[in-house]
Amino acid sequence: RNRSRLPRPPGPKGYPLIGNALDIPTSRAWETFARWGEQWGGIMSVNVLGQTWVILNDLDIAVELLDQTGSTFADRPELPMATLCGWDRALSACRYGPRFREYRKLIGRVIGTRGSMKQFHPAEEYQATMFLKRVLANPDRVDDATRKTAGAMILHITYGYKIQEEGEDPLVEIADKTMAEFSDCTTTAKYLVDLMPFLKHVPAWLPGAHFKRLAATYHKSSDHMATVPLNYVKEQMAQGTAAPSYAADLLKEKDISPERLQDIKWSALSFYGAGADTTVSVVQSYFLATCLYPEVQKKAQAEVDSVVGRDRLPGYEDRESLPYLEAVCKELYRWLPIVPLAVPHRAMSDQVYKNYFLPEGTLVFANVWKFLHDPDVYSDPFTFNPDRFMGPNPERDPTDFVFGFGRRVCPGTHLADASVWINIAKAAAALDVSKALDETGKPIDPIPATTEGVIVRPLPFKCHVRPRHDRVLDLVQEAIASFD
Ligand code: HEM
Repeated sequence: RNRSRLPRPPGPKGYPLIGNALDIPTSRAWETFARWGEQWGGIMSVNVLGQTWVILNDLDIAVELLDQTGSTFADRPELPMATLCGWDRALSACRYGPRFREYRKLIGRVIGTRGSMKQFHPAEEYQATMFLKRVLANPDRVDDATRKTAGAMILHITYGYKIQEEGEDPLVEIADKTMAEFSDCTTTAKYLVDLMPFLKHVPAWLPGAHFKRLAATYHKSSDHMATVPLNYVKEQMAQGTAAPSYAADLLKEKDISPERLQDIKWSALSFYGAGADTTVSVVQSYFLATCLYPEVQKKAQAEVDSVVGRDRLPGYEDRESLPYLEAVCKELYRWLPIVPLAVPHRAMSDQVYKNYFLPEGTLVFANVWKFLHDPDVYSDPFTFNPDRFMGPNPERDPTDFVFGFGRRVCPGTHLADASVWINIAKAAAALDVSKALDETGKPIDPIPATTEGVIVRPLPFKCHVRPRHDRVLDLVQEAIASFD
């Protein structure tokens, strides 16, 4: 009782009952939160319909509160509609507990280190080369090629599945539909049941219980999306033709219990939602950055030429010899952060931090966008400048925290790192990117801004892409042929 008399972290005054609900911005919340931070400090709070939201605008506090407190802040918010749709079985929405720990153990075992990712390098190399092929076949649709490649890469690594190039791939179709449903059922306050969780108990036939009927449909889709690719892996394994993959690796175990099978199935499904949408954003940011900062592209290309030459495309074996390219990747993570507020963590129990009371259920938002644009840490933070990570005194490495915090830190960090690097390396070697021209021949300046949401991507922009030299198309064809 004494603890609960302590104040909450400071923040703007709210209204009775609804608290600060009307103050929460519906767009670019991270910028508003950063401004609030200037007034209220590195740790502040607001009250949203009775729930405490803590906003962290100071990286050191985020590390102390989320990285160094074990499971205390490792829960996720309750999502009644998503739970009705079966999405609590996916890792990102899964509450902290035995199932969560099991998923993390399984994922950690297969893709938990840079070393363990090596078994997937051939798949990554193949998909990054296919990316070039897709871009070169349709240089006006870089966004389509990046999206297709990110999905293809995740399906390849998770299930050893190679998507079909012509027309719509049946698995990608299922995945895209299911992910759209996931986005729908996790949209904040779209469904009344999220504001009044007791509604989840009303029978589906009741007038007004449309959300229950919709949830039943979505539940079937999520089951389908989890089951279809896993069955594909099982069939491939039975025929002895399974490619290395996350699921195949785990299905090799003997005497798999039904519970373990569920864990494999749902941990695998978690890859698509969290993995396909994220890497695509970083790769799109590369095309945006190279349009706006041609000198960066030139420098990266000069480095690749000096190390790799023009008779082959770069591969992982070149990575250590390409420090500027490494800096470009770090700057991509920093410049347009793709998960600007990370994903909220929920306090498992009442806590006291720096003499502030944080009740059980508090949601903690780490303002990663602010950490990455802090002028005290990053000079001229809105400029794309990979050189900030070069030399004897580099600025802070964003990959230390863009993947989140504590027990919830992104389990796909090494997969993301491998995917982003190989795509950027091959793009730098093979493509010249420049601003698109309008009808009068004037270059169009793309705007370095992002969409809204938990995971964001650059706003659509046009760019001009062409092969860097006349051997590029042959190199791409030869590389693809070598995978067959
Ligand atoms: C550039 C790429 C990526 C970035 C920046 C990124 C970032 C993040 C962040 C910030 C979180 C939330 C961490 C937290 O709550 O503290 C997260 C969670 C997650 N990420 Fe990633 N991610 C990326 C790629 C991937 C990939 C390729 C996968 C595929 C396996 C993946 C799988 C996940 C999963 C399953 C979660 C939920 C973890 C949990 O709730 O315990 N991510 N990611």
